[in-house]
This record gives sequence, C-alpha cells and structure tokens, in this order.
Amino acid sequence: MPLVSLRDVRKTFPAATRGAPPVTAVDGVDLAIEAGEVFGIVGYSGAGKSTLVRLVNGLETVTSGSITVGGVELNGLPERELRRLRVGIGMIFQQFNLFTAKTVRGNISYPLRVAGTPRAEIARRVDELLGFVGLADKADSHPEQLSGGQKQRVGIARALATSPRLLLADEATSALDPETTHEVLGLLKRVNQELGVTMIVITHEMDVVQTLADKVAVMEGGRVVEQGDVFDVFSDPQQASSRRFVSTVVRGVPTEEELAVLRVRHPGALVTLSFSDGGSSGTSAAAAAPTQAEVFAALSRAGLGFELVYGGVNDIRGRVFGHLTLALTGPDAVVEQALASLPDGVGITRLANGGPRG
Ligand SMILES: Nc1ncnc2c1ncn2[C@@H]1O[C@H](COP(=O)(O)OP(=O)(O)OP(=O)(O)O)[C@@H](O)[C@H]1O
Repeated sequence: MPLVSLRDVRKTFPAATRGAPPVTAVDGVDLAIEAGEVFGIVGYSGAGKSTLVRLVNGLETVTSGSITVGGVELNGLPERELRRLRVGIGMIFQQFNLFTAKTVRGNISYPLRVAGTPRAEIARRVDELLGFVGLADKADSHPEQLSGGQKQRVGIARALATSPRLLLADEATSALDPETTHEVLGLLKRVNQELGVTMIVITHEMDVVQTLADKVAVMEGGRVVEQGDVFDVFSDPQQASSRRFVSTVVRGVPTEEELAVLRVRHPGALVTLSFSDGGSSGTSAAAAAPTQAEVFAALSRAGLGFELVYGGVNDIRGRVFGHLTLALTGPDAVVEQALASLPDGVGITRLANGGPRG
C-alpha cells in the first residue's frame, strides 16, 4: 500500500472578491507515493503544488476526493487525530520559517516540547540532530547569525525532530545560491537514504528533481498532466503541456528568445536532435540508443554541412539525455535525406525550414 495516496482530489477556494468565480487550485488529482520514495512535484507558479502538499498534511481539507497517509483517511479526521498524524509529517519551507527569537537548539526542540517529550530525551535528540545536519557548533546561535544554508539545515533538523516518516519540502532550496542548494540537497538525500524518510518535494528547479527525486508529477492548472520515472518524464515528456514545462528546465533546449537569435544568425535549416543514452541503469532499448558520434557520422555520410549552435546534456543519476541544436547547410533534398538516415532513437525537432516549428 502506498504511504500517501490521493484519489480524485479537488480543492476549491471561494472567490477572493464578490462575484468572481471560485478558484479550483487542485482539480481531480490521483497520486500514489510509496514508502521510501522521493516524489517531485513540478510545474509553473499557480499550478496547485503548494495547495496539494497542504492537503497532504491536513492544513487544508479537500473539497472532494480522498487522501490517505499511512492508510489513514484525512477527510473528516477529528482535530486531535489530525495533530497526531502531523507529528509523523515534517515540513520545510522556502523561507525556512524559523522562530527568530529562539536559538537553533530552541527551534529544533520546539516540536518535541509541543509533543510533551521529557527534557532529557529532548536534549539527547537535539544533539543527535545537530550532529546529523552538521551544526553542533551553532546550537546557541540565533537564526539571524546563520547563513541561508545553515538556516535551512536548522529547518530540516526541526522537521526531523519527531522522527517523521514523511517530509514535505516546498521550494526548500529556491532561496539559496547554487552551491548552498547543492549542500542542502546532499543533506536531504541523506535524510531519504540513511533515515528512510519518504519525501514529497515541490520545486521548479531541475537540479532538485535531478538530484533527489525517483518519480515526478508535472502539474498545470490544478491537474497532474504527466507523472512517472524522473528520467522518462524529463527525457521524453509525452504531453504537450509537460513538454513545454520540461523544456524550460532541462539543459540544452533554447528558449523562444534564444531561438529567435539563432534563426537570425542561421537562416538555413535548424534542427534539435534529442539523445537518450540510458546509461548503465538504462533499459535494453535505451542502451541500444545511438551515440552522438554515430549521428554526426550519419550526417557527414549524407554530405551535409552542420554546425553545433546550441546544446546541453542532463545527467539523472548516471543516465544521460541531451539536446543538440544544429544549423544544417546543404540543398533541401540533402537535408531531408540526411535526417531520414539518422539512426533510430534520435528525436528530431525542426526549428526552422521545412516543417512545423518548436
Ligand atoms: N487560500 C487560498 N485562497 C484562494 N485562492 C488560493 C488559496 N491558496 C491558493 N489559491 C489559488 O490556487 C491556485 C494554486 O495555488 P498554489 O499556491 O497551490 O500554486 P503553486 O503551484 O504552489 O504556485 P507557487 O509555486 O507560486 O506557490 C492559485 O491560483 C492560487 O491563487
């Protein structure tokens, strides 16, 4: 049985102003999150991601549908039971949400004090957590004396204080610089792997999904438009709306603005070739995918001139996919013949000349 299960979940908020229609923030979502998994939820701002996690920890109630956590149905659960359930769910936030008047120790011990844990036990647990997040020397500091990364480590330690099975992270690294993001992601990975904590991670950052998540759901307009294994969804999204979102976060796909510049600079045929080598853990189909060298050799054999004008490679836990945009020079017939001669397994997107755009 999944640890978290959502069935046809809807959440509608009343209109903010009189006469305006109500806002459907979550619109018929089905998800199953297995114990031990890191599940990413991605999508544009306003897609309904935050509302979804607030429903999972019972901070909001569903308008219709069902959410179970550890087999317990949240809908209609009395407040006391809900509070008990929340002890098993940690949450971390973009802005850390630390108590500024409390020390690091005070922040981390807070959930344990609320839960009525004996003093000696609190002291022992907080020391353990300070060690785990690498802040033993900051126990008596106040949040304003800490860097952003250190604040988030306190946030993580506080969220773990009651030993939850589930951790919800809402844009937990979005306020951090890339290096600090990397550190915090490393810590979250340890939380999953060493402590076995299941995670739901909301993010708009590719690095986060790439580093942490096993599975991902793409949300748009309150709906999950696509979900599955991270590598599959990011290397080969099946739905137009997830393709649009994915192209904004993966490396190697030019933005509309960049494309406009490329089209001016390279008036001939422009194509993006997509590769997916699958890597060591790839499926047999992915492992048989052509290498870039084979593709370049096929283009040369066809007598086509080409120039690499844009590109990038994405590595998701050793499985690699990438996009290369080439400006092709040669008569139309040769371009067509060369593209037709490319080995199977190479995605071809025409960006200019002789086909649909984008
Ligand atoms: N309490 C509320 N009352 C009214 N409308 C709300 C409320 N909370 C969220 N919404 C609306 O629901 C929709 C989804 O919001 P939500 O914050 O869940 O999206 P999101 O994907 O998390 O976006 P962001 O990344 O910007 O936080 C938005 O249109 C938002 O304005």
